[in-house]
Amino acid sequence: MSTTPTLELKGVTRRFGPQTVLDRVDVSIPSGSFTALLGASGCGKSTTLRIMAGLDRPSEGAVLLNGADVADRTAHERNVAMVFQSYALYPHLSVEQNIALPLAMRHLTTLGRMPFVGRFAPGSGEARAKIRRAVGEVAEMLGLEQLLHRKPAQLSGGQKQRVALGRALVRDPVLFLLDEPLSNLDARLRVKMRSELVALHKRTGRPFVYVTHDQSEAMAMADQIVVMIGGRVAQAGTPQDLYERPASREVAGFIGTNAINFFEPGSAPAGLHPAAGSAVIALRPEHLSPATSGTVEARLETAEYLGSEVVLALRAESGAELRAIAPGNYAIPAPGSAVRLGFDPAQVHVFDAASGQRIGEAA
Ligand SMILES: Nc1ncnc2c1ncn2[C@@H]1O[C@H](COP(=O)(O)OP(=O)(O)OP(=O)(O)O)[C@@H](O)[C@H]1O
Repeated sequence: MSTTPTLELKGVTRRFGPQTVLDRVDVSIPSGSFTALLGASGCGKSTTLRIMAGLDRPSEGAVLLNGADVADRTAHERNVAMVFQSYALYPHLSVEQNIALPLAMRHLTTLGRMPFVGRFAPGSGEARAKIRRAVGEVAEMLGLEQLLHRKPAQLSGGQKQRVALGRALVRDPVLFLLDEPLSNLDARLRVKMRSELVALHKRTGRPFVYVTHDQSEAMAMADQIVVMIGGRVAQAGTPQDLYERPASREVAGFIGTNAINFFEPGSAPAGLHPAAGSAVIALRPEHLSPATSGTVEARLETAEYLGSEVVLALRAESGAELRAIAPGNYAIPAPGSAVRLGFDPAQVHVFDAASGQRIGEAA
């Protein structure tokens, strides 16, 4: 396998007037990887993606595609495909024509692209057959064979998104860039499309860069997550790296389904960590649970029974609020009861109170 990453951003800064939207962003997209660009609204994800695509240019810094500087190459010349949340399908064209469009633009003359006259245009017969074959392959890959003659208005959201993907796939691009492609779909379909996209990524073997503000989507799909905060890369790593060793307090707060417990200096329950007097301590609710021999004591305030687990909201003697998770069969005591909680010291995170950066290893 080649060691040259498919795409690299090196020290990319983008300013719009006085506003610095990207600040010295370094991102490396390994060949064959599935990278999620994850961050809150306005952190610069779409701008990063547009710069990767060649739809926007950095104010400073370099964009390398397979090792070559592509600053002056257009999106078309880079042969990268971009898929947007809005699908961007042509309503008057059929599914087949929508998917075929990038190839038709590339291979046919203007005359050859015209629906009726095109049949008689010189030299277009072979090109047409080639396009039809390529569209057929893509349609099969995406399960669209039965829908090729429909217009976009006759499709569901998930089907439209598949057509938009088909149009990207048919070009056989070197890189796929996807900007929140599932955000217009309902929750169930989104989860289904997640696994379809992962399967598609495996089949193509091409790198995917996927923009999302949904950490669970990034965790479920990506092998590399780049967390962006305020126009900077806060951390890049595997989902496991980010979950187990968040580089900063902000990343710790962003990653994980259950909001992590933070304890400001001096407010952590007794016994949690020796540095708790001067540092910020963090512990995920799923790493804190009722145990008869537990060393943390707190009073139960509320309990949410969710079937497979019970989410407990408690208050420690220090005054700190904390959340813990008990198994679904936990016998929930009355509110106000004292509860002993156990934790694994290896799961405790320590952050510098001033900078928010991670300090050392977990105790
Ligand atoms: N063409 C532009 N001119 C001026 N400011 C812009 C332009 N494009 C983006 N911005 C600003 O840059 C910042 C980052 O925008 P960007 O769209 O990259 O963020 P994002 O993380 O993708 O957000 P969202 O998730 O809401 O799409 C925002 O503050 C936005 O207002």
